[in-house]
Amino acid sequence: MFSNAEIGIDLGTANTLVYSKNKGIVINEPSVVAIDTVTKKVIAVGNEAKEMVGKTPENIIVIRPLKEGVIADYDTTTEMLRHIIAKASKALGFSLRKPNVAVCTPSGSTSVDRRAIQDAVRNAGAKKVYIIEEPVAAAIGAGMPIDEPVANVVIDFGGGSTEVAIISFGGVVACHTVKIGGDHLDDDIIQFVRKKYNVLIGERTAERIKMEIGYAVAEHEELKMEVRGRDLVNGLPKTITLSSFEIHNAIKEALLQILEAVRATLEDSPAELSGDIVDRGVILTGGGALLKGMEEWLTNVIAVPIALAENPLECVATGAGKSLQYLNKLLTVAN
Ligand SMILES: Nc1ncnc2c1ncn2[C@@H]1O[C@H](COP(=O)(O)OP(=O)(O)OP(=O)(O)O)[C@@H](O)[C@H]1O
Repeated sequence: MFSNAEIGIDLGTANTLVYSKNKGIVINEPSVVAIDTVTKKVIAVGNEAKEMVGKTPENIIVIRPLKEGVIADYDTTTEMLRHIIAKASKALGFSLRKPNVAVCTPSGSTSVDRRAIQDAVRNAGAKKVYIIEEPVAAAIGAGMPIDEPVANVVIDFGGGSTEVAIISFGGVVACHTVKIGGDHLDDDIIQFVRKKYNVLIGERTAERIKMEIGYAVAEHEELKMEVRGRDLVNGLPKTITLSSFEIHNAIKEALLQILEAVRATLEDSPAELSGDIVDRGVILTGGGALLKGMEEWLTNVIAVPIALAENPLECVATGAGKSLQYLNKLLTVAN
C-alpha cells in the first residue's frame, strides 16, 4: 500500500525515537532543543542540546518542548521534528521524498493536543500523518497480540506521564493516565536534597541518582552515591553522600500515584477479561520501567504477574512504526 518512505515516531517528553520497518530504531535522542535567544535560531537538537543543559551562557536557552506527554512549545517542537525527520530520512535514504509518519499521542490528550501533534509533524516535513494511541503502540512494540480478543495490559511509564491500558481486539477497553513520569521522580529528588541537605542539584544529576540508586521497593540492599551540588547557605560547591533508602522515600509518593492508575484500570476491566489478566500478566514499557525493583514492587502490590518488555525505551516507537500495517483498524488519518 505504501512506498518504503514510512516511519514511526515516539515524540516523547524525555526522548524522541524513530523506527523504520527495514532498519529498526534509527534515531534515539533526548527531546531537547538549544536556541540562540538573539538570533532565535536552533543551534542544537537532541544529545548535543542535552549536553548543554544547565551549562549555557545567557544568550542560549535549552528547552524541552514537551511536557507531560503533550506539546508545550509548538514552534520548538516543530523545529525539533524537522531536524529529526530530516536526519531519519537521510539515514534511511529517502531524503528526496516526504515520509508517511505514524506518531503517538497520549490516550488522555485533548483534541487540541492531538491536533497540535499532527500539525507539528506535518509542518516538519511528513507527507501523511497517522495518529496512534501511545499505550496501543507500546503494546504492539512489546510484541503483544493486540488484535486478539484477550486482555493485553500495558503500563507505559514514560518521562512525563504514565499510561495504563487494557487492549483487546485492537482497541482500548480501559485506560488511565497520570501526569507522573520519570521526570517527576527527578524533581522529587531535587526537592528532597534541597530540603534535607540545603544543597541544590541539577536535573541531570537527579536523573543519574534515580538511575543509579533509585529503587521502587523499600526492601533492598542499600546503595550509596556521592553527588555534588551548590550549598544554598554559602553558595559553594558541596559533596554529599546519598543513600538508596532516602531516595526511595523521596520518590515513593509519585510511584503510589502510578499504582493508583494501575488499580483504577484493572477495576475498569470487563469481567470477561479479568481472568485473562491474572493468567497473562502485565507488560511494563517506557524508561521508568527500568527503575530498580519496579517489576517486583508492582507484582507484590497488585498480585498480578508483571514482566518488563524487552526494550522498554523503544516499544512506543517500534509499535508506532509497526502499526502502519494495521492501518485501517488502529490509526486515524490526520490529513
Ligand atoms: N535505568 C533507568 N532507571 C530509572 N529511570 C530511567 C532509566 N532509564 C531511563 N529512565 C527514565 O525514563 C524516562 C524516559 O522514558 P521514555 O523515553 O519512555 O519517556 P518518553 O516517551 O520520552 O515520555 P512520555 O511517554 O511521558 O512522553 C526518563 O524520565 C528517564 O530518566
